Amino acid sequence: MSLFNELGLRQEIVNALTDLGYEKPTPIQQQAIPQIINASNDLKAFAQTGTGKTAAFSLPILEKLDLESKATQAIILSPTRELAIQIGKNIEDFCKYMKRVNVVTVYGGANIDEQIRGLKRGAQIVVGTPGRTVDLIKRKQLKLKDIKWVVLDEADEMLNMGFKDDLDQILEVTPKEKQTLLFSATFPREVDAIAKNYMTKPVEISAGKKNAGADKVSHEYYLVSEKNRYPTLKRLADVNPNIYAIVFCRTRRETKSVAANLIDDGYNADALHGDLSQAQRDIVMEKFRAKHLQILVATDVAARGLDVDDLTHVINYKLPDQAENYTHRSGRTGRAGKEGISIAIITNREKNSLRPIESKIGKKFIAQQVPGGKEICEKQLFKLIEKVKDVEVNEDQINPYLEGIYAQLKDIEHDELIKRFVSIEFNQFLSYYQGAEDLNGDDSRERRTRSTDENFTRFYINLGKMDGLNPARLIGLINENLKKSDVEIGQIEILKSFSFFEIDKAFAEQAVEAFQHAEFEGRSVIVEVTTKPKGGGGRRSGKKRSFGGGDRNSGGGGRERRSGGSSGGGYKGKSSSGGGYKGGKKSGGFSGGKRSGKR
Ligand SMILES: Nc1ncnc2c1ncn2[C@@H]1O[C@H](COP(=O)(O)OP(=O)(O)OP(=O)(O)O)[C@@H](O)[C@H]1O
Repeated sequence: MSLFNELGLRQEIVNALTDLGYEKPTPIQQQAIPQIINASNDLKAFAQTGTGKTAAFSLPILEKLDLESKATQAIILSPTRELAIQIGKNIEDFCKYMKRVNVVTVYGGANIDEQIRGLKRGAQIVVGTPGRTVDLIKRKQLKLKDIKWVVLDEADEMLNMGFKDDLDQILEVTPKEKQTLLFSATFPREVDAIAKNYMTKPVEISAGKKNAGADKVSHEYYLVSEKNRYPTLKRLADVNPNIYAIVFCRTRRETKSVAANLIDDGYNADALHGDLSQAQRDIVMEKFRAKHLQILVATDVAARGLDVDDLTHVINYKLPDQAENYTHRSGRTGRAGKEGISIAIITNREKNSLRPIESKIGKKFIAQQVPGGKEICEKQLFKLIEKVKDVEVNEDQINPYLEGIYAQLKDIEHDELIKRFVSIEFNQFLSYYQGAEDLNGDDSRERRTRSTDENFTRFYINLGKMDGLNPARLIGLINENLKKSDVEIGQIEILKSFSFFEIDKAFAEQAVEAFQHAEFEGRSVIVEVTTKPKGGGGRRSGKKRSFGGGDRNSGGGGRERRSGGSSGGGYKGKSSSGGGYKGGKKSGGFSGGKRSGKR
């Protein structure tokens, strides 16, 4: 008898788990599964990233599902399409030996009719993003009157993305008698608020330390100057020829630009962010999961909760505003007990952001040195040798040429021959990194006086730490009031009694308008355009600008609010097949392509 049987799961489920290689329940599964099976209390469950929370809530639901009924009994809400799809697939895997279970996943940006057809067939379990779920409820295609379980996965992120109204609408049409399950890896204040709002006397369980990162992830940082941030990223990719990583950026704009640069520079990279259509996002994810892409450059929202096997690195191109998000980012690696490395590329100015993260994850960042040319060339050389050792020789294809080839090479000694073959690929690397400068350390004095990024308008807001404002709540406030899905948020500076934030200047006028009657926890909010430069702290300059000014910028972008929303636009840069040779499907690493730009 398996340990999963002992938790009260039927044999069909246990068999499916065995197929998936799940031998024993993880700690959160051990606690949550019997709790959900045996009691009807609401549940708040915390466990580190990558410890199997999806199975922890899905398995007991599958166990208790009324298979005689076709009514929707469980609704699982998640912030992004990718995550909803992943959860839906996981549940299908778990119930593959159970008859009469239908799981339907609903999310924006995809054909609604197909989803409606799925619902009509009778879906006992629906996994959805909030926007599309509301849409289907309004169309009377999704009926939640028989709901027994509501699962809020990554609930804090749903609120941060401005889904509060949608969540309210969804929960309103569910029966009073139901079990609400909230699963999270972090414990920001928002999660507490959700529990208060949506749950009745929840039982709380936690496995491991709240907010803690995955156990087997090591955390490293590279201190460099701003101008060396991107070259550092390239060196990290070059020194790890088998890299399979997610690079996190803070904005869509940055995500697009880093991905475009990597592609131009010959790496197997692409971008994942909310400006892409659903189809584009699917293609990128498919290529990444199949390891045809080695580097996925993503925003926090797009990559929240993604479970990709065997990532070697998570790279924080810029650290997130909120320490909690770092936990979610680094948790993409080191999953299911495996090891992983989470890297932060930081400047002097960002060094202070490490401490709050360290206290959240309960671990120290280790300072690392950006590798020099010699180290990179050595790694690449041995990667090349490995490739030579592993290459499959297609005898039939090559045989007809061999005689001629041998004839041409007959005067070259064996040792010399090896050197020459290796050099064909390696020379490019050697010459690229010859005399490459040391990128370590940030001695730039560019900080503090830098003026605001010309694409953003900077605002003063009369709320600060004292009012309970933090970056996530500020972003939520902006999204809530702007009621706009495509607004890019730049730098945020939360001070004691007031704060500053930047948003895409194309939306400056709307923002001023939108905040005129805004409130925050019963306080009226004052938002004004300010010309004060970044990083100074102190009082605002007082120089008010007449609203409505500023250049129009059609750039769009910004923080994803809605998983189903923005389908247009998107990254249309060169396809990942452009720029240099990228080796075979699973080859990994730099494979002799061009290297351009700063080394
Ligand atoms: N009991 C188990 N034994 C082996 N592998 C497991 C077990 N439970 C889950 N896994 C695997 O562990 C990985 C992480 O699981 P899952 O995605 O549910 O994590 P999570 O806790 O939801 O993470 P996050 O907080 O990052 O969203 C998945 O690949 C899953 O298949």
